[in-house]
Amino acid sequence: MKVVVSGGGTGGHIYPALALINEIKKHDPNVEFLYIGTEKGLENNIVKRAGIPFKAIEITGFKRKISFENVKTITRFLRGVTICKKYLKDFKPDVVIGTGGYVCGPVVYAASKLNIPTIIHEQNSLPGVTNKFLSRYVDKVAICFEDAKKYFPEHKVILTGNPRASEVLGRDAEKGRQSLGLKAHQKTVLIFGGSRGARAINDAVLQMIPTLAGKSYQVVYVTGEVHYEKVMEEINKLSDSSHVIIKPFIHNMPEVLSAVDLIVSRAGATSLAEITALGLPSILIPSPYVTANHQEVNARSLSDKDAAILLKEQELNGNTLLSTIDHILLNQIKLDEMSQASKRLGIPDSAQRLYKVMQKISGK
Ligand SMILES: CC(=O)N[C@H]1[C@@H](OP(=O)(O)OP(=O)(O)OC[C@H]2O[C@@H](n3ccc(=O)[nH]c3=O)[C@H](O)[C@@H]2O)O[C@H](CO)[C@@H](O)[C@@H]1O
Repeated sequence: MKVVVSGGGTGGHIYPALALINEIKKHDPNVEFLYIGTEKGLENNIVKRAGIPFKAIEITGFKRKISFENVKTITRFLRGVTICKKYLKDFKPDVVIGTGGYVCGPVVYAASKLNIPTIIHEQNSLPGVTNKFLSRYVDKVAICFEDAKKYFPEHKVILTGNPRASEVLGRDAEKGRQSLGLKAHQKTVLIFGGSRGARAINDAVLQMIPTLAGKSYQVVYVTGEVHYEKVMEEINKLSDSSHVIIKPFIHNMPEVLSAVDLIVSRAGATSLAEITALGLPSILIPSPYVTANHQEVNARSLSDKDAAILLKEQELNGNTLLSTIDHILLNQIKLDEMSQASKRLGIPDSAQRLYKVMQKISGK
């Protein structure tokens, strides 16, 4: 069997695609894959690192307001469709799967025009523009939240959850600890700002670092690749930061997540799928800069059920962040309650569910 996968821009679209690829490989190690992404997106690094054959196309997203940029975007889209048709005719896939981001547009559209079975996977409860557009052409729309159903043709929709949820389960926590130099007998909080990092979270953490010295828990702080140098300049001005483990990006997130007790992060849907699969408590700071404020909707799906505490970016600073972390991490009952609430929201067999959909529509 041959499978084309496309999804990109940010980790939230890429890791579900890779998780599905890993699930397919478990069932059939002989499947051939081709990943179509962009050179500028994180996929260019993450997918190549995973050793999956990768081809790039050039594409940009539509602006919601009418603008000249959109004319250029349409031209790039049409050029992208022509290039993708060529890639698809050469590779001859049995099925094409898009996991979101602009790049999926021409890939999945071209596949549907060539009558190749197609699926899109929507991670969020409020779908992205590309997936809404593609839903008219594809065979199946796999979703992660019931709320997303109303935006798509009803007969195509199937609730699978996010395959990344399955991928983080059963991982070796000790390996995760060793990779970061963490102690086994101390509680750990992991702080990151989604796959690209977040300036507001970085600012709050920088304020908080001096007050973390002497705490009974360990702190792992991920700045995001693009922010790393700037953050380190600030860190170097502090008298001591040796009590915090600082990284630009974590490439072994499934193992690391298995080794931590509390998450502080944005509210990207893929991170939330991982957090709930593992039953981790979290402090969620939704990005206010995303379409239709969809991260706040994501975050509320956890905070409404007491699985997470929602901290709005306007309320975020070193003090509020520290007191919220202390409130959870220094209180075992609170930790246990949030952990159980989080676990109840997880869909641990998501990868298997999505794999079954793929098998069914490809007939393989
Ligand atoms: C700004 C923006 O548009 N963000 C969107 C993007 O977020 P973003 O790409 O930040 O996505 P998520 O937070 O959902 O997922 C991040 C992924 O990157 C991984 N990770 C993160 C940091 C790190 O150091 N190492 C690592 O491996 C996480 O484990 C996770 O698998 O896609 C999500 C899923 O469609 C959306 O809900 C978000 O709104």
